[in-house]
Amino acid sequence: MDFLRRLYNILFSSPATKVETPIRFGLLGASKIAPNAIIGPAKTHPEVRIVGVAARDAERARVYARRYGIERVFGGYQELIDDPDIDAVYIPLPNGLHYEWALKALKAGKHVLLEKPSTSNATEANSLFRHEVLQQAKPPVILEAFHVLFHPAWQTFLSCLDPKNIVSAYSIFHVPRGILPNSDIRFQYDLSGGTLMDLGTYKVLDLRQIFGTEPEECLEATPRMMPKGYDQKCDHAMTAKWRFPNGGVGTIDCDLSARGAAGLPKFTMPLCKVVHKELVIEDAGLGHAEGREHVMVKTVTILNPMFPTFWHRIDIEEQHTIRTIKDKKIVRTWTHKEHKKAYTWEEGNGGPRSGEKSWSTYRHQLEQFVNRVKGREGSGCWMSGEDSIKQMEMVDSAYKKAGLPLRPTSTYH
Ligand SMILES: NC(=O)C1=CN([C@@H]2O[C@H](COP(=O)(O)OP(=O)(O)OC[C@H]3O[C@@H](n4cnc5c(N)ncnc54)[C@H](OP(=O)(O)O)[C@@H]3O)[C@@H](O)[C@H]2O)C=CC1
Ligand SMILES: O=C1OC[C@@H](O)[C@H](O)[C@H]1O
Repeated sequence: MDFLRRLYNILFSSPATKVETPIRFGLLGASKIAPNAIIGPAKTHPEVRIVGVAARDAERARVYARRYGIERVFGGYQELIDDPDIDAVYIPLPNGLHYEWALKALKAGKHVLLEKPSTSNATEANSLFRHEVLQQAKPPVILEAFHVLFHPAWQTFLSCLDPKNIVSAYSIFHVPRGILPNSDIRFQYDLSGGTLMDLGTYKVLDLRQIFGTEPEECLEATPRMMPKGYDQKCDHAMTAKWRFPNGGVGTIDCDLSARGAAGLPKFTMPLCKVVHKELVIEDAGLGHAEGREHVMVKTVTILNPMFPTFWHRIDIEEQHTIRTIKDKKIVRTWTHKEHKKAYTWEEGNGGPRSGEKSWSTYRHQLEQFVNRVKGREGSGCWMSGEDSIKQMEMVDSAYKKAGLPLRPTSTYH
C-alpha cells in the first residue's frame, strides 16, 4: 500500500508555482536521461525552469522541446551556452564530450550540472575541476551528477557504518542483457564508453563513501569485453577490487548486459554489503563469565540504493558469539536483525532537511544544486570537484590494472 502511494506521488506530483526569478536551465542534447534527471524534478522545484534545449540537429531539438514543453530551441550547444538568458546548463552528453562542454559552459559563466562520469579520465578531471575559471572570487557552481548520494536512504546507510572497522565492502549493479544495444554510446571507446565508466562509477563512489577515504591500490580488475564485431576497447562488464588504508577490501561488480542460464537476461538486485571486523563487546552480562568473551560482527546491506524512492531496505545484522578466550570454543551464538528504511530524513538519520517521500534521487540533487547556486547551506550532501578528481583516479586505476587503455583525453583547451 505504501509502495502504491509512493508510486502515485512520484508519477503525479503537482507542479510548483515558480518564483519570479528562477534559475533558467538549458539542456545540451535531446537526451534520453534528461526527462528523469532534470525535466521532471524541475517541475516540482519553485526556483527552476527548463527554458531551452540544444541539439546537433535543430529539428530534433524542436520535437523534444514540443514533447517536454520547453520554450526555446537552439541549433547548437554553443549557441545555448552563449545565450545571456541561460543561467545553468545540464550536460548529459556522451562521456567523451563532458570535459569540453563543461569547460565551455563555465567559461561562459554558466552553472553546470554535469552527468557522471565527470570526464574521460583523471587528467581531464584535474584540468576541469582545478581550472582557473573556478578559482575566481564567485565561481560558477559545477556538480558531477551522482544523484544517489543526495537521498536520505544512502546517507542513512552510511551512518550505520563504522568505516575504520570495515573488512570488506561489495557493491553490485547489473542491467539485464537486451536493454542497451551494443551500438549505444556507452560502448564506444572514442566517446569514452565502457561499463566501468557507466555503472562502474556509481560503484566506485559507493566504495569511496563507504570507506570514507581513497584506496591504496587496485588489486584486481577483470573485464568482460564487448562481443566480437563491437568496440574491443570497451568493457561490457567489470569486476574490480581495491585495498583501502585500513586493510579492508572493496569489490565492485557491474554489468550492462547481464545474462543467466542459457544466456537469458538476468536481473540482480543492486546492493551494497559491508562487513565489519569482529569486535569484543564489553558488556557486564553475557560475555563476562570467567574465561569467556562476547564478540560481534556487524554486516550492513542496502538493497536498491540506485532507485530508493520506489523501494529500498537497509538490513543491519549483528552476529553475536560467546566463546572461551583460551581455545575459542563457542558457548552460544545468536543473530540480531534490524531493518531500516529512509524515504525521508525524519525516517532516516534525522535532521531538519528538506524533501518529500516522492522525491527521486534526482529531485534531491536538484534541491542541493539550487542551494549552492543561491549560496544557501543546504543538506550538506555534495560532490566536490576534488571528489570528482579522486573518482576518476580510481576508475583509471582499474583500467590500468585490467590492461585496458585509459579513456581518451580531449584535445580541447
Ligand atoms: N544520472 C543518471 O541516472 C544517468 C546518467 N546518464 C549519463 O548521461 C549521459 C547521456 O546518457 P543518455 O541520456 O543515455 O544518452 P543519449 O544516447 O540520449 O545521448 C545523449 C545526447 O548525446 C548527444 N550526442 C552528442 N554527440 C554525440 C555522438 N557523437 N553520438 C551520440 N550522441 C551524441 C545527443 O545529442 P543531440 O540530441 O544533440 O543529437 C544525445 O541526445 C551519459 O554521460 C550517461 O553516463 C545516463 C543515464 C542515467
Ligand atoms: O547512470 C546510469 O544509471 C542507470 C543505468 O541504467 C544507466 O546505464 C547509467 O548510465
